[in-house]
Amino acid sequence: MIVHADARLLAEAVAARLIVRVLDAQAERGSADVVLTGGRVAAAVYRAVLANPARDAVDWSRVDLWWGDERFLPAGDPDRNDTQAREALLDALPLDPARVHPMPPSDGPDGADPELAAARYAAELARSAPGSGELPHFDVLLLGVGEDGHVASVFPEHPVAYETRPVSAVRGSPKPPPVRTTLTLPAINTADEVWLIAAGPDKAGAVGMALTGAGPVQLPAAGVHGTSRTVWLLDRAAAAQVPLSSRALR
Ligand SMILES: O=C(O)[C@H](O)[C@@H](O)[C@H](O)[C@H](O)COP(=O)(O)O
Repeated sequence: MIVHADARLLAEAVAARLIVRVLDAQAERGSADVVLTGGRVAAAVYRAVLANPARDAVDWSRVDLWWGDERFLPAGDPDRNDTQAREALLDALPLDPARVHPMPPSDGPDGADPELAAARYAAELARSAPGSGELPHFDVLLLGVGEDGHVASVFPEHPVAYETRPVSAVRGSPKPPPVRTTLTLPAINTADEVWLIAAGPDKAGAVGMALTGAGPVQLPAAGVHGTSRTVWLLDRAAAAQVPLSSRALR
């Protein structure tokens, strides 16, 4: 767990770390697969990547971008996670459009059926999977953390927290909008590195519980981990309820 003094420094440091992670993945594998998230902290990270001159060291045409979850709204809706990422960063990068993989919108080929949209995204993921696998090799998967301990659109005590397919529709989300699509906990947990990013005092309770033994259905943030690394990236306010003993171990 890494604690920064405030939310601005957190965003800057995560942006720098993300640029280096993409460079390392490209050096190892020739390309990089990054899973993006939504929310305010993520948007601040995306803006900080844009402002960081080291971003030009990355060959952005060899980066695949995926999303951990999406608000099931029409394409271009300002509340969609992909719209926010495009505005904050992606529109300014020389990406290969074929490697940008947003979750389907509610006015897409399947219309307003989130189950079909989830199945379509699962098929797109499988097309990029090695061998007969279901998912690409995710080098790094970013997650914001909700005040209630949700990650992506996996909400506490919601049926989606038990889902075993890689992608799920979500109905009745406690956070608006009510209909979403999301990677599930088992899919998230295939990533090489999972980074949980949280800022502000409203997150302190969820972060403290996640790091001190909460269960994954009660608190989905407690149920995610990377196959190589799980990194909690926090500002001081979000880390305030993590006991010192747990900090040293993470
Ligand atoms: O679709 C969403 O609503 C987001 O993906 C959500 O999961 C977000 O990441 C967290 O709620 C943290 O958001 P903040 O950083 O804005 O608190």
